[in-house]
Amino acid sequence: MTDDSAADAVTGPGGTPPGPSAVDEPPTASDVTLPPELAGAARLLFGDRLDLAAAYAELLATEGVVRGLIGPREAPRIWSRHLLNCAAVAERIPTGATVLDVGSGAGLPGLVLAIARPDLTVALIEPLARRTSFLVEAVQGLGLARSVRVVRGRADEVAAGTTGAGVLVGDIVTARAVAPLDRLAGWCLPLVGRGGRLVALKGMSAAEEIAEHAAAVERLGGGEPGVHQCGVGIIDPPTTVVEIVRERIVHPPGVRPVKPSRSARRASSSTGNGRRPRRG
Ligand SMILES: C[S@@+](CC[C@H](N)C(=O)[O-])C[C@H]1O[C@@H](n2cnc3c(N)ncnc32)[C@H](O)[C@@H]1O
Repeated sequence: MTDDSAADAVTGPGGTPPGPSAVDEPPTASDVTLPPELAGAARLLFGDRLDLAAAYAELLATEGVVRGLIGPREAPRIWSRHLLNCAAVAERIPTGATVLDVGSGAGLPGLVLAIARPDLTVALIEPLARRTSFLVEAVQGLGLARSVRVVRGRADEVAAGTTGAGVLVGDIVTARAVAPLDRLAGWCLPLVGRGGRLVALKGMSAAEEIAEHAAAVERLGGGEPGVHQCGVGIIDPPTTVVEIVRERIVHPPGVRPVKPSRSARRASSSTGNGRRPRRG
C-alpha cells in the first residue's frame, strides 16, 4: 500500500483544499491555546477531559503538522473547526456505544469522541500508514489504549474482514470529509448491524447530497437520511450531520456476510420493530 502525500493534508470539516500551507510558519504554542471565547463550549463538551483534549490539540498542531497530516494554517483554529466541531457530535451517540470512525485521518472525529466520551469504545479505521502511525502514537500518548484501537485498512476491507483485525461491527459509524454520501453509505452501512447508524459530518452540502444520493442509499439498505444540527447553543455554527439507519441488510457483491456484535444486536432490537434482527 502506498502512503499518502502532504498534498492531501486535512484542513477542514468539508475537506477543503489545504492552500499554500507548505510555506507557512510552523505553529507556536499560543496558536493552540484554547481561545477564551471558546472556553465555555470546550468545558461543556469535554467536561473533566478538557486537559486531555488540550493535549490532543497540541499533538495535532505539532506532530500533526510536522508529519503533514494537518495544514499549519489549521493550528489557530484547531479548537473551533476540529475539536469542538467533532465533539458536538457526541450528543448523537448513545451511551456505551461501539463507534467505528471511517477515514479518521489524524483522529477526526473518532479520537475527539473517545476523549469527550469515556463510555465509548472506538475503532479508528484509516488506510494510510503515515496516518495510522500517528494515530497509534496519539492513542498511546493520551492513555486511551483501553477504549480506542487503530485499524489500518479501508472500510470495505474491514467489513470483509481482510485487514487482519477481524470483522468489526459497531453501533455507530462516523465519518468526516471522506466521500460523497452514496459511496460513504456503501462503505459504512456494512459496518453496523440492522438498526445501526451512519453519522456523517457533512456541513453545507448535507441537503444537496441527500437529494442527489437518497435513491442509492435506499438501494444499499439505508433508511431515509436525516439532517441534525449538533451543539446548538454551544458552538457557532453547529455541526451538521447526516444520519442513515441501516434498515435492511444488503451485501454488495463480493462482501462476506458478517455476524453483528452483541451490542449491535441490542441496538438493532431496541428499534422497536419487535422482530428478531437477522444476521448480517
Ligand atoms: C480528507 S481526509 C479526512 C480525515 C478526517 N476524517 C478529518 O475530517 O480530518 C479523508 C480520509 O479518508 C481516508 N479514506 C479514504 N478512503 C477510505 C476508505 N475507503 N476507507 C477508510 N478510509 C478512507 C483517507 O485516507 C483520509 O485519511
